[in-house]
Amino acid sequence: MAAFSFTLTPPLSKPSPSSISWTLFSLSSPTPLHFPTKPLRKTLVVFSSLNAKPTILVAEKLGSAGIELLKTFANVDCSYDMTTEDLCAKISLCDALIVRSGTKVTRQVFESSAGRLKVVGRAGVGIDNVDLAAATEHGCLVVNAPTANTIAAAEHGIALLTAMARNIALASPAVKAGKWQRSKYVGVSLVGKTLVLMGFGKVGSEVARRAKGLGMHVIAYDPYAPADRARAIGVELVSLDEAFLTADFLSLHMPLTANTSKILNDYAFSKMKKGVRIINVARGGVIDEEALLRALNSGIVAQAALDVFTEEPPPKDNMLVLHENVIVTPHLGASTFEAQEGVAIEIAEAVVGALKGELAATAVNAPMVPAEVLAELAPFVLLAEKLGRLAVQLVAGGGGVQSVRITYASARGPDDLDTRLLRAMITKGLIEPISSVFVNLVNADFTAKQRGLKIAEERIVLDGSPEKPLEFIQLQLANVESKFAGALSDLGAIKVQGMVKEGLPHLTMVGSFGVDVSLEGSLILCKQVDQPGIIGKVGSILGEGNVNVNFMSVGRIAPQKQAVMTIGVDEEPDTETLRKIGEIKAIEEFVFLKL
Ligand SMILES: NC(=O)c1ccc[n+]([C@@H]2O[C@H](COP(=O)([O-])OP(=O)(O)OC[C@H]3O[C@@H](n4cnc5c(N)ncnc54)[C@H](O)[C@@H]3O)[C@@H](O)[C@H]2O)c1
Ligand SMILES: O=C(O)[C@H](O)COP(=O)(O)O
Repeated sequence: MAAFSFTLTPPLSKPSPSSISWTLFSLSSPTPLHFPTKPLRKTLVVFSSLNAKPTILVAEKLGSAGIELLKTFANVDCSYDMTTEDLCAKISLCDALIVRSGTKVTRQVFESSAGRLKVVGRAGVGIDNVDLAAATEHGCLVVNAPTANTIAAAEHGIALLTAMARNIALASPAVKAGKWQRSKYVGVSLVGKTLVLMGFGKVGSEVARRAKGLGMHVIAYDPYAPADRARAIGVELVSLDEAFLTADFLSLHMPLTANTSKILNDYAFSKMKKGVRIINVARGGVIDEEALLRALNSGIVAQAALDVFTEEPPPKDNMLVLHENVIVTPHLGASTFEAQEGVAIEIAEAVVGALKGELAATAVNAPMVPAEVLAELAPFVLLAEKLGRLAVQLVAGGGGVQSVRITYASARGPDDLDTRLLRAMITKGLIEPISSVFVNLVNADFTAKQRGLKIAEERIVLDGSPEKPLEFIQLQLANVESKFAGALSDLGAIKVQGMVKEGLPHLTMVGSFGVDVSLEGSLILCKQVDQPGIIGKVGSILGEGNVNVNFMSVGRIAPQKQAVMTIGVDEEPDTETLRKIGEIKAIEEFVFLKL
């Protein structure tokens, strides 16, 4: 992030619904708006506060190291065991919320936040308790802590596997109750047995390493896992049917998604060897619990060890929990002292970073843009937003824009340019001036879709230095009328084009006219018949109106023909000044645009 610093400044465009607003990737210029200037050190303003520190609500117990870290940046409200109503009542006072798996962050929570909640931090891996669609629609970033509890979960999986195989959980209370039943609790050996891992991600891989140390034959079903990672650990990736057919032990390590929901069902159990043993430290919902009960009762499944349940805590009369061949723990996979301290620090860093504006590496509902890409694209990010703002203000009528064609010209190959950030900023520029919606990287594509804005992107590969990510960006808005006919291309679309010069965004084309003006402050576009004296007249009128001109440029088709004059101004001219400009005879049309 070397090229960025983060500041707390007021939002650029409109007042926030709360005292704290999120203006993701709005760039502000810390220097006066005079041209020409030296390249600026750009400031990436993501979180801006008009007054106090942000407030972070911690809704479930978090390790103390994480709480301390949060306190260095924000007011921290630790309120545990809240009802949904309590949470909804509090959330409009909070900028970030941190939960574990016990809190359901529903659409109602996002709606109740009235736009203030900007980050949800899930202190753990599974985000199935967070309504991601609702978060995205509300422009709320969701981050998780995906690595710190991996080992704890894997160790718990192995603990359940061995405890189940040797009947530890049943034998221990029996001995304590005075029963010495050695023949009742004869177990099964692990060595040489086939362990199937359903899901071969972080936890699955760590379980594999440990199980191999116990002498087990380990195979995995995971259609998305890289084969070389599996090979490196000595694990064969197999088909779903083969996984079901060959397992002596089957351990679940996949997220709960539409595809994995009830993946262990009657069909799956019907394929398994009689006497198979099941371990679940993933999510309750990946097993059809009624089907498991039937499989236990029929003897297909000899034993099950469950840490997670469809409903948590499970009802007291849950037949699966009460089954004599089932051992259970209360979702303890991540619950070691070490893991909880690690998770707390991991999530605290992610939430604070997100509030400061850093693109969290663990963002769940936003594209991850690596820091080096972000640093390189920074001036183009600003250019993209300004071009969007400019283009939409050239549209006549209040109907907005239905389609935009974005052309990125670059000497780099088409696959070597990540445009998601630029697209988001163009969307922000196009939508924010005509709506009350705040657009950021999280909700840009969603907001565009919701408003029926179709975005087509194309790349032009130019000769030049691939060191520079982009030569120019061009926007074309088709099927709209323009309040400035000079901005229309030959095909009748509003066309604006810009590039970055010395680190600053410049407008270089309006319609068919080549211009050159720094995109700072505000802009007056005039179309006139090219003739001597016009620049002077307009300049004098602006001077009389106390408007400081920072730049002027004229682009003409040919001498004495039509020309477009672009004038960069620091102040907004009053109506009288604008009227006087309009009265200059040679000026055919003009428009004032706020950038
Ligand atoms: N019990 C606990 O306390 C505890 C602790 C940590 C993690 N977990 C859970 O364990 C699970 C795994 O966590 P992780 O950190 O290893 O996640 P991960 O994302 O690293 O790994 C998940 C793996 O599942 C695979 N997968 C996804 N869909 C699949 C499908 N349809 N079929 C087969 N494989 C599929 C993915 O390709 C990935 O490799 C998650 O559900 C997580 O919530 C539970
Ligand atoms: O997904 C996870 O990280 C685990 O299920 C842990 O959840 P917990 O933080 O509620 O223990």
